[in-house]
Amino acid sequence: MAHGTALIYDEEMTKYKLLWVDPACKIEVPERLSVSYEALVRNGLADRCVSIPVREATDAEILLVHSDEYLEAVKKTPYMTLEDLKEFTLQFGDVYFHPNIYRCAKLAAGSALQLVDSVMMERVRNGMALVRPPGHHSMRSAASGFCVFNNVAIAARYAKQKYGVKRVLIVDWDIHHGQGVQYCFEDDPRGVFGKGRIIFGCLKCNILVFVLFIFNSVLYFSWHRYEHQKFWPQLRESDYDSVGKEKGAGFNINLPWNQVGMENSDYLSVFCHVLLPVAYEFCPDLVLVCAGFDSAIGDPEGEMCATPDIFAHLTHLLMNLAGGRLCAVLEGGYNLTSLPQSVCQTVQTLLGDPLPQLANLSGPCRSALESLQCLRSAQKQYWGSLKHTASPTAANISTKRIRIAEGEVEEEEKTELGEEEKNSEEKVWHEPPKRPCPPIRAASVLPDDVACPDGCKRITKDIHPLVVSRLKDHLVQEAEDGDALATFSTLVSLVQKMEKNEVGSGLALVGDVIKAMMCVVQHVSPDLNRVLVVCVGNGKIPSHISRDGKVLVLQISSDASEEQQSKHYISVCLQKGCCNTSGFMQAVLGLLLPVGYEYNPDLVVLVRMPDSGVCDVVWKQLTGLLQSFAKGHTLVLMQEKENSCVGPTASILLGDPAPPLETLQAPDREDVDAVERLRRRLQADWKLLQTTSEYTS
Ligand SMILES: CC(O)(O)NCCCCNCCCN
Ligand SMILES: [Zn+2]
Repeated sequence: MAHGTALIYDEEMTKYKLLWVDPACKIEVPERLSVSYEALVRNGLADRCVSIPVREATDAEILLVHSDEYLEAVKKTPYMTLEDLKEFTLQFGDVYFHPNIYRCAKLAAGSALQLVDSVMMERVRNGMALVRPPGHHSMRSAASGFCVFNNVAIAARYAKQKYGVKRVLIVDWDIHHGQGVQYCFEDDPRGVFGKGRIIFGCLKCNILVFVLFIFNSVLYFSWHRYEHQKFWPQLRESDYDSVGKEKGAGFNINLPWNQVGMENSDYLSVFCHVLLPVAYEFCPDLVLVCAGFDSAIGDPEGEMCATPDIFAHLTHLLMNLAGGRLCAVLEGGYNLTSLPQSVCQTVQTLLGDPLPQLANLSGPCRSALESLQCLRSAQKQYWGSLKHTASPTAANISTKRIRIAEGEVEEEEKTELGEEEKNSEEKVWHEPPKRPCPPIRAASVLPDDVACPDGCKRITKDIHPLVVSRLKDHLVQEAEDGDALATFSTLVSLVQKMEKNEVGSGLALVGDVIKAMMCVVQHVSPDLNRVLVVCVGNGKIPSHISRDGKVLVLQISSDASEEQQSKHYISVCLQKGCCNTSGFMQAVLGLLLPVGYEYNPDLVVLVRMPDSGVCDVVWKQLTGLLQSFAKGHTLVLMQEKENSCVGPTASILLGDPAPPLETLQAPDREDVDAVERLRRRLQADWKLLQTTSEYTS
């Protein structure tokens, strides 16, 4: 298991700048890079990383993406006069050249390759490259949007060629559409068989099982400010209906933001309802991130309202893919306050620090829902997890681009205001909270004869008279059982240690997981506002514990709970319970994550019911994903005889990435229907469950 986070930066890449007047390019300044690196140093993050040196990309590596004539032309720029440079620049859009930009562009691309090498050779687990010039707009024979060479596209090709990586996921959270990446891979031959789509018609059960044999492919996901094609680069092919061509269909995913002001809720709902389900189904071997931070609040380009701490969560949600192999490469980001804050949030998560809680999330706004629904329906034929998406009726989808194209709506002027006209009200936001690592990362409460996993700290059982007396009131029959009492009171004191951040998370083997959970829930201190209880497997959970909203119970099992569902008592009944991986993951990504984010608990109790049937990798994925909540304060309760689960659970609580699931097959129809029905019913209470706009008031 690889450990460590690479950081690649060299001040040489600050040594070029705009040499003439050009309002479109003046925001791309050297300070973007220096303030980001200085913030990492100031916050003590740089020296926690493995410093990897930069190198220049070779011609051969650059030619993986770019044409020979383009490379030869760029090679001439170091020797050009100012006038020649201006002349040369005119053939491209929104980009500038400088005598030193060719060298910096080679270093930027080379940095991305150094990052891929470090991760693929397992010198580190993941990493970030702070580079200039950015890359995702540059095309085979053209510079564009401050970009000269397409750093991430070159890195993807390089990874496939040098390491035989079959499936690369590129996530582009920059606020601009990386059209250069889309062009590069949309007609990418998908390996020998292309994306072989073998359809087994199972006449007996009359269900077509789409089994995607996915070979050698690059899946590109990008969200971007679009405003119905009014925002730069104003391309028709940036819209949600560009899904990739022929064999590449389904491998290009565009989420257009048709309004500014998008918030954390909008970003998370796109991750939960589109990107993550597809990414798990795709099952990449490597994740590359076009890490642009102009999608953060305060940025003059994006004009969005998502706060820097959102990048801690976006990074974490991707870290459970590809066995944690994640390479983040800087793209845009022009606000010199939110950029460094966002970079620090990203690197801190790569280092495995606890995540910040995201406060007052609500649902996605109407415009985001429209984009979400259009995208899901455009992609549903390619992805099993989206197969049962409701198709947008004309009524509730006002894709204004179409109406403009059809002349229904008069052409509006370009939305992009000049720098001076930009709404002058300065955005303000809180500095992201500190994310201190607790002295004990993971603690365990185990029977004496069960070894405590490495890295875990065993909490010896002790009986707190105060706790015991209160326990006795509730658990009469245990009163006589000294051992149970000792266990329960030790669990309560463990949770108290979590509240004080002395302990990160805990795991326990107990005689009766439900009783243990009840005891913990009833004895958390009053200043723990909300407890999320996730129960995996069959078994009766007393519903009265969730009455006052202080506790939210979400159970995934195979027995339909006759219990009245309520806002705080959600039981997901899956055909095969926890055995069917894709059904289970569908419930986790499409239900548990959105509800958990909106509920925003201070403690998570994960209960593995006896004979849950959940398999190890899924259990580890779930445990990893639950670290998103409550600053990572998760208490895992398992039945005494399940000793074999202690090690795997502990490794996740200690920050190891969950191993990748296999490429997921489409979930069973019943399971998708069950999750969809439940989602529809609960979205009135939990707005983050919405995926269609007809429900918004
Ligand atoms: C890497 C990147 O995606 O951030 N490049 C953004 C290029 C923006 C071009 N238009 C600028 C107009 C100025 N108002
Ligand atoms: Zn950008």
